[in-house]
Amino acid sequence: FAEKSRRHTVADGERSLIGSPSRHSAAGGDLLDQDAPTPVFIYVLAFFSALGGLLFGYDTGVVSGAMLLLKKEMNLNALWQELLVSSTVGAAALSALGGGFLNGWLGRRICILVSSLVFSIGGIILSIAPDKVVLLVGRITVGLGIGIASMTVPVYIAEVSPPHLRGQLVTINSLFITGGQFIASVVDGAFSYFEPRWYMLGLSTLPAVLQFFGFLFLPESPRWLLQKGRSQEARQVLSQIRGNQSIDEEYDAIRTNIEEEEKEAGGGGFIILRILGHGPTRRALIVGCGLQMFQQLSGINTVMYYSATILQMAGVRDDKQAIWLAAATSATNFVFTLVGVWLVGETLVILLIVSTAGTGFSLTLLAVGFLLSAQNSPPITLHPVDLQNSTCRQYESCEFCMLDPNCGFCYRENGTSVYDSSCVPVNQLSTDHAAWGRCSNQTEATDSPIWAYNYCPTSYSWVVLMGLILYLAFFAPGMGPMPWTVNSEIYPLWARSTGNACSAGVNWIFNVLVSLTFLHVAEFLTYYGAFFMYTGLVVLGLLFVQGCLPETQGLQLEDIENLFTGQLCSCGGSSPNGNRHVHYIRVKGNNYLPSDNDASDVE
Ligand SMILES: O[C@H]1[C@H](O)[C@@H](O)[C@H](O)[C@@H](O)[C@H]1O
Repeated sequence: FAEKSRRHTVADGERSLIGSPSRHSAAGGDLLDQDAPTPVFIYVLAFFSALGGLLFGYDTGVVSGAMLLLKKEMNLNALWQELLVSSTVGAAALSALGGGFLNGWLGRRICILVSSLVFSIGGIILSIAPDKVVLLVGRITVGLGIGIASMTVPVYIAEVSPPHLRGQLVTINSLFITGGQFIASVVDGAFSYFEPRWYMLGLSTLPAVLQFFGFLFLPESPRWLLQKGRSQEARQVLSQIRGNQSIDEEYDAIRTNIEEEEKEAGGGGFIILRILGHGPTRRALIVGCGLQMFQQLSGINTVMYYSATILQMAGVRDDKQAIWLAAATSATNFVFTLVGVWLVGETLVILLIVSTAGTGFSLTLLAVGFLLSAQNSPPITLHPVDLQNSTCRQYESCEFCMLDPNCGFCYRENGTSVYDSSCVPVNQLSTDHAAWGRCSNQTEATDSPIWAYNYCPTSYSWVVLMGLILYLAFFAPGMGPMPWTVNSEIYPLWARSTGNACSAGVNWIFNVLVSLTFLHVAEFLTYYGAFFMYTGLVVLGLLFVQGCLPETQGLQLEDIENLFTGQLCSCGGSSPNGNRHVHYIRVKGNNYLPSDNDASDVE
């Protein structure tokens, strides 16, 4: 029955809607003819919307490489570096939360226009910034743009896409995010040869302007228009984006659903309070926010941000070389997101489970690599007289020296063995040198000692490197894009803006929390402790996905809310044979789980 099921529309309000397992089995089959060619216009819409993802990726990605160069040029101390990095993410958290209201009030299209305008202004400020204060203003401005884009774009794409392409098209936004991060890392590499370097921060103006002008000509989401009672426009847009296909049934289904939803959830009042008071939507919100939280708790942005350090541990000493290798890291993230776009059409839940389990395994490997390095950390053999009486004198091995942000490890090496090693204070103006002594004035001469800040020489770097690559290969197709994709589709229309605002806000808040605390966590727990901790958090994430996430692939947006009518976190248990696809039939607003017996009644 499940395999043969087709969505069947009866009359005004009286419908049978049956979700089916994969894109091959025609969810929405009668509403839209899947065999008809998909109009190119949908791809144009997805492309211009996903430029928002590109800007999100570029602006969050460019800063780590830029900082390596800018800190020298503008004499930035640690506080300023932290401010310039996290102000963008902090501003994104605020504007994502506020974006929910704008999204519901002004519509998706206006919000995308606003975000591209804000991005353009931010980009111009960054390009002409004469000093660090103006740079900070620019970084906050682009952050405001990122927040709105991050919650609006997936919703817009989901609302204009035909059901069988929705997962893939929304995931393209995530592909653009990792693509933006990759372009940023290449730009970082290229700009390390040019001056002045802060232009690289302003380059994002180009796609922002392109998106702004593109969206002047692109339509509003038909679902939002219908919700606002602008039915004529909604009909027009729907026929524009569906090409030659008949839109009557899809139009009716959306309209009836909006009416039913409004009746069920009751109108008026603050939407967030209505969400919290309405069981299925509250459960969807918990699932959406949970996925976003676990995405960030898996430490993706520490891996991205500290990949240069990890690569240094693997033996790369040159700044420029580290920047280029960090580009290879973000290329891995990008390429494997492409795998996600390809696989999302199959089954989202299994993709997410395999991705989360693999991410956990890779984190364990990273932790073991760091543990082996720590256990074999080179001892400190020289204890030069320290006139400043710094904390660095007390350490007996490189491991503890490197975990103290005030100290670095100065050593010589012979093949793989380390000798003449000392732990000395770092130069507060540039972490590239020691404050005094042999490593304070580094020359490129072969016999000059080596200065290691934030890392230790180790022969287990290959374990760490393997962990890093495996981490990205597992994270990028599932845990990276899916929280965004799932959130774009699990809320009923009246709660969609607010639901996405909350979950995007949770993503950004945990992003700030994890990346700002990483070095402190490492100081208390050591690197391997920190990565074991992330492993533990990912295991919790795995239990959450396994227990709470229902399959949404191929369902009409209007049906997905039905998946949350049961108890939270019983979804996994409802399918003992491992088939997690829940098939609902809606008849006059009631939901039934069909069995073989009642299928014939409905058909
Ligand atoms: O989905 C994205 C993506 O995976 C990025 O690589 C990451 O930096 C973001 O924080 C995340 O939200």
